[in-house]
Amino acid sequence: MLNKSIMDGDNPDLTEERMKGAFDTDKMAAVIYGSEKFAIRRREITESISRIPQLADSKPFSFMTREEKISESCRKLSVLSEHWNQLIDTNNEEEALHLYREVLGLEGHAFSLHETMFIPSLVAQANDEQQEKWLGRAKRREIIGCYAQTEMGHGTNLRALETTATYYPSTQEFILHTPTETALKWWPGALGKSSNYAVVVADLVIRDTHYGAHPFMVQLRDEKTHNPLPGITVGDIGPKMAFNGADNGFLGFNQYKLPRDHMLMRHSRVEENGTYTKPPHAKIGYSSMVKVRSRMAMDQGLFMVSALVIAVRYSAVRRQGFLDDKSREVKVLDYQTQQHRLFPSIARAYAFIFCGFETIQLYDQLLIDVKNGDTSGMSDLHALTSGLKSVVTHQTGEGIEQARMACGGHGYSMASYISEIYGVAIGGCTYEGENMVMLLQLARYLVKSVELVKTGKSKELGPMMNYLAEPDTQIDLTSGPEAYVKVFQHAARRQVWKATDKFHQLMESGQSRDIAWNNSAVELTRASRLHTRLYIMETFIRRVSSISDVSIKKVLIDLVNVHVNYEVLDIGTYALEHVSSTQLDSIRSQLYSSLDTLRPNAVSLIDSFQISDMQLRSVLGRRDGHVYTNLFEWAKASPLNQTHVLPSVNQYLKPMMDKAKL
Ligand SMILES: CCCCCCCCCCCCCCCCCCCCCCC/C=C/C(=O)SCCNC(=O)CCNC(=O)[C@H](O)C(C)(C)COP(=O)(O)OP(=O)(O)OC[C@H]1O[C@@H](n2cnc3c(N)ncnc32)[C@H](O)[C@@H]1OP(=O)(O)O
Ligand SMILES: Cc1cc2nc3c(=O)[nH]c(=O)nc-3n(C[C@H](O)[C@H](O)[C@H](O)COP(=O)(O)OP(=O)(O)OC[C@H]3O[C@@H](n4cnc5c(N)ncnc54)[C@H](O)[C@@H]3O)c2cc1C
Repeated sequence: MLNKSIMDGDNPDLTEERMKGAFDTDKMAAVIYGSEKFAIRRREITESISRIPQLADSKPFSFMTREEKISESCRKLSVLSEHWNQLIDTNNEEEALHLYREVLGLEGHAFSLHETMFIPSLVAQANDEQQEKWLGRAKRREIIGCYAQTEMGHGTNLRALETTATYYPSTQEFILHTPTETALKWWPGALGKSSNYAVVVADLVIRDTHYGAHPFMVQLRDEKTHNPLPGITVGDIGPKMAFNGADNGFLGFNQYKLPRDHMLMRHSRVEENGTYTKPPHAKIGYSSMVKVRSRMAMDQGLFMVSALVIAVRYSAVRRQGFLDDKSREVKVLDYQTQQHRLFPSIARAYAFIFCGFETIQLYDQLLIDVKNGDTSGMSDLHALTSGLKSVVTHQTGEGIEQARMACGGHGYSMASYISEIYGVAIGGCTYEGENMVMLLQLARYLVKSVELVKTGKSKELGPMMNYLAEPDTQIDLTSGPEAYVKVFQHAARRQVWKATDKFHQLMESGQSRDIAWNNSAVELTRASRLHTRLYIMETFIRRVSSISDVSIKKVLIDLVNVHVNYEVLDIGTYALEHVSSTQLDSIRSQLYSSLDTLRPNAVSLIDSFQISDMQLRSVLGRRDGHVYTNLFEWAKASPLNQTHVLPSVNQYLKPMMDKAKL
């Protein structure tokens, strides 16, 4: 039995699929999660959680109001606080994230920003004394923090943030102030009701000189009463498209006094007399954003996987229509269109997760380098993660939406939970930098790279940029996945050069740099996408090549084949400049046959992520596959079904109908 999750009593259609799997799902989990040790730890943590009944949902999440969701997550956090040390190694970030995902799901909670940005900001931006003062308290959860940067009027353009932190040497204090309505902090997660501290990003002003965005540690609420401190206006911004378990908030300051040592001073300093020391790199204060962006390929990959777990399991259980055998309807997973809808997304999810491992490690290394005074890797990682967050969030949104439609009508029901996954994941297109804006950040780097090549300085090209200097070559598509990488290299190189040339020509024609940039922007974003998709493909192939287990490698090669064929067809208009239409036809045939090859392993490939029912929160996607029974039970639990006649019927509908009868 290769798929360890086969259980007596599961839907036989799913069991049949699990029996077909040609590899061990535990071994695949070890590849997905980076090591056998961590894959085992994940299972142990999930198992331990199931032994603490208070950590179970008190009722189906889809039937909760926003207030109930917030209260439920706080209740679970308080239960968790009694069990941290027995459940996880609290110094292990990945174990902690797994625990959070399992118990609290994806709709946000009071600690969402505490772990993801507040603590990382203290780690990267606070000096040793400040860390001594706050980091331990934050890690022990004596205080709850968030990251308050975005304002009502500005999120993207950080240089235009209006909140000021003005330093007065006479009192050795900053005065934090919100000068206009548009300067209100707006959006920060867990700010509205939960956090009592925040890392606030404000424009540093000393003697009328504006030094731009800097981070400050700010107490917002009284630690005893949790009431806002005088001079602070704080609250919740209201319901959102999703993520409603989180209290994204607003925040205003009225001449709020802050001691000098509350500016985070690892990299830039303000002395008692007001002397300012600038940081070793102008953008070092942006590190918390780079941290989250470097995680987004992994996190978005997991969002997409959740939707795919639901859609693939459901598709193996749902029977509708006939193929050859007219005596029994087929599993909808046997339709080519269904496979084409789902399998390329499975491939992307694996690819994103492999990229995510790489970028998380790159960030961790950068953090060490910067602490040792070496900021040289910052631009490379900023460019890489800017492109990656944009491409993965967009493609994840597409993949989840396809997964929803693949579940037909039941996909539209909250019983599938896919709409919630979509709503949360799609927020990633906006947060941590709006996608177009971040693609244009990568484009700056790409344009500079072409300029290096043009001026004979190819040796100075950053990592992964050498292909920009290489000539086009003949592509032999029979030579395996590497040939597809070549197609992407050709297409990306051509587009990057084309966009750069356009930008240069517009400037030569007399347009200012900014106007020429804006008039080239669509082409530039296309260049960034192609470059990023090339990186994703290369990373995927590299990772799969490094695997030694034969059965795991075989199925992952099948997945790579789906990926490379699908991706090249997806960029057909660019690819056509390098491959003939006859070659594209052959790629199409190969894609269809690779879908067919992958079919028997589809359920095992998504089971391998070992996402528990508790985390999935989907009635449709449960591991047992008893879709119809589960769906009916769930509908019966609807608050509307707890009484035969609703008060609104007696109050409005009945009198209306009675009147009509007269
Ligand atoms: C018990 C258990 C305990 C255990 C604890 C462990 C717990 C686990 C911890 C987990 C940790 C992490 C987990 C993460 C998981 C994620 C889950 C998701 C959670 C969801 C929550 C959502 C949160 C959302 C938060 C936010 O959105 S915060 C706000 C984000 N805002 C933005 O991103 C704003 C975007 N704008 C910008 O970044 C900038 O304005 C800009 C880059 C667009 C432009 O900046 P600027 O104008 O200053 O610069 P220029 O364009 O002029 O460029 C000048 C040059 O500078 C370079 N540049 C810019 N930025 C950077 C950078 N960051 N680094 C390096 N270089 C940079 C440009 O490239 C230019 O260079 P050039 O001149 O050479 O071209
Ligand atoms: C779920 C969620 C959670 C969030 N959590 C936090 C948080 O914890 N802390 C925090 O501080 N913030 C948070 N934010 C805010 C978020 O970071 C910003 O909304 C985001 O950075 C986008 O900025 P914006 O809203 O100003 O968009 P805008 O910049 O106003 O974008 C609007 C449009 O203008 C375009 N545009 C803007 N500038 C340019 C340009 N230079 N070139 C081309 N096009 C441009 C964009 O592409 C977009 O199409 C969160 C947001 C969401 C949705």
